[in-house]
Amino acid sequence: MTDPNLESNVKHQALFDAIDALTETGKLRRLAGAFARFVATLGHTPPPLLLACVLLSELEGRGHSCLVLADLAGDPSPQLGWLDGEWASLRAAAAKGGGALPRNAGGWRTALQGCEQVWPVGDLDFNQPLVLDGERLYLRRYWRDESTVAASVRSRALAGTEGAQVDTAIVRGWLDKLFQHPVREGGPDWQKIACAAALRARLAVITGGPGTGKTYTVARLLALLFAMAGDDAPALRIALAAPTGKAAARLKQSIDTALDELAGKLGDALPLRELAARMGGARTLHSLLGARPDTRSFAHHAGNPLEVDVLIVDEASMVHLEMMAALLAALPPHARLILLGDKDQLASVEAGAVLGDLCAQAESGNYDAATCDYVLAAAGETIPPAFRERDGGPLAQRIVMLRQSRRFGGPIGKLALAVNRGDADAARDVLRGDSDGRLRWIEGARPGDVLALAVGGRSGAGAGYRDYLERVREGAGADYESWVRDVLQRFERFRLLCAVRDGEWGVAGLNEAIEARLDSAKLIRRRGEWYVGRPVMVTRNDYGTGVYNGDIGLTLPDPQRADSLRVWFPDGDAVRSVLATRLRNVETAFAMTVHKSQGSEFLHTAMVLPPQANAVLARELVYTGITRAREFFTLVSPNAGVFDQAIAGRTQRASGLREALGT
Ligand SMILES: Nc1ncnc2c1ncn2[C@@H]1O[C@H](COP(=O)(O)OP(=O)(O)OP(=O)(O)O)[C@@H](O)[C@H]1O
Repeated sequence: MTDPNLESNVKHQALFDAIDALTETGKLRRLAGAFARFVATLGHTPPPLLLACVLLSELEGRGHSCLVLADLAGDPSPQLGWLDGEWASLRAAAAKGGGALPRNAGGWRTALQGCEQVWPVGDLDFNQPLVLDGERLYLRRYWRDESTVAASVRSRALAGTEGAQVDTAIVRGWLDKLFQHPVREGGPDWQKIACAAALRARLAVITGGPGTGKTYTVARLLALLFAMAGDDAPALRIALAAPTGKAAARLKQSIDTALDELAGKLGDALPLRELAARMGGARTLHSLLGARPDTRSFAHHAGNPLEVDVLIVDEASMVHLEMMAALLAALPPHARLILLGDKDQLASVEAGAVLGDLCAQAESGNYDAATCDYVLAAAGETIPPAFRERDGGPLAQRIVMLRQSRRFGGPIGKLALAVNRGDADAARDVLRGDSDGRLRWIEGARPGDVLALAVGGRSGAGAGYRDYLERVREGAGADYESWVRDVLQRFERFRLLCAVRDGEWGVAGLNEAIEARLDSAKLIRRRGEWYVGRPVMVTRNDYGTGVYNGDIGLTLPDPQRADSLRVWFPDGDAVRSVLATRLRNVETAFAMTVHKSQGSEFLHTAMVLPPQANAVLARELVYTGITRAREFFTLVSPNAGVFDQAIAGRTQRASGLREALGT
């Protein structure tokens, strides 16, 4: 008898060879081929299924939560950055093993739904690893997560929608007290509307660009919730969280400042300081949910829910699908979830684009008549006709976009807006036309330009890394900790962001080149991996040392032992340190990716584009890079055309959430 596995291996040889060839050239990740081989061990595997598995796995590695079958029928090359017939070579190899491939999405569905490794939703479920839902193919895990998020968002958006449950006259009284600043550019006060809308359901999404007042608004929403809770206010359990430690610390700091200012204004009307003091700190989502080392599961889940009544999550654009599913599952049904974030920023590194999917219609509002009436009664605000829609759907009623930036009015704000609109002409005009030095574009840059910028900064925008390194060289003096704080603060003033990881213009090449330049300028003395002044970014959560993916620290001499080095991390207003040699998963962080910079802002941000356009280089990435700059932004591009190409492209992540939520 012939071994069926052997037989199918022979049949698949051409396809596996083509997969291996693309893996060797870096066009496919290794896991894509390994996954296809694994699926082939589970039963009869026609070549179309193998091809679909390779593409599904590759797309998952690039942040997509599913594979849209139309992409199999068409050409997925643009989203993969493939230019040289890679897709055609895979198709040809698959066809060799089993005849013609389906021509359209329907044909692909028919081909896949008969496979024993695939569960077509609605059929008998045998826990197959792949799930076919309509015209989308999923890894089961992502399908489950997406279903959890969709079901939970729908029920939260619907829960407590009755305007009658809220005494609008009382709400109006409080909102008038809480929002006394006039609106700047006409139009309704969206901040006030956001607070009113958030009272009505178990879910509220407040989105907006940098400085549009998300934190300002949520501080007022907290005050409103306390006020509406009356005597029960002290018992209200409020939790603050964010995807990274840095973002959590920033959230806590901004909320504390906003609440403190508000408490002064409200006086005896509400004991806001006392109530706020009960809130506790902000935590990372990992820590809030009770992450366990080396597992994907959390201590909190549907069977052991979080003990909260209100959960505020900042930087929600960074929350990936799996984390959002875990969070929603662990949140008790009665609790309110308030998501804050900028829908236009890059999505999470991991698969999913949950905030983007939730906010797909946020620009147009789509408020129904009931919402408009409620907002008028509770906030005294009239929603303009352009934002009304008779059948806006329940989720649209829970989402408010803040539209005026208080911090980003200048050239950086103008540039960010032009990029967001995809208007390359306007963006170029802003970049070239800025006369007060906030913006600078180094066009046709050579590597030496980046190094000069990294070491010395640019005139009017502060010294680059030289500044903190000179402070390091001065030494600690009597007060070691305040020296560490000062060094860390100086380091935070400038950052070099890269669009890509590899190559001369990527993170790896630039870190190496900057180190060499700083060494020759005698600002650092490289001695092996660890040296005084080395900035590092943590690349994996490490529960033993208490450092988490994305944390950034600086290597400084150990005050206790002259021959050893410690890495110092900011920790709210304080600092903490870990022995350098105990940190296993770190990389040098003079240059970092735009992705990893999310949730941070620097006085001067310089963004380096590569010489050629590629699949990751898209509008969201450029926008995210620009909005990391507080005061000064420098764009470095060896090839000016790449900027235009980047703005023209959008990263649309495949997911079924929009359809499931009707957004
Ligand atoms: N309605 C308002 N009236 C007066 N000042 C405001 C108003 N809204 C926001 N601000 C101020 O504008 C600044 C930016 O607001 P805030 O930090 O809340 O924005 P954000 O959207 O949370 O920003 P980020 O994206 O950086 O998190 C703050 O100094 C805040 O006090």
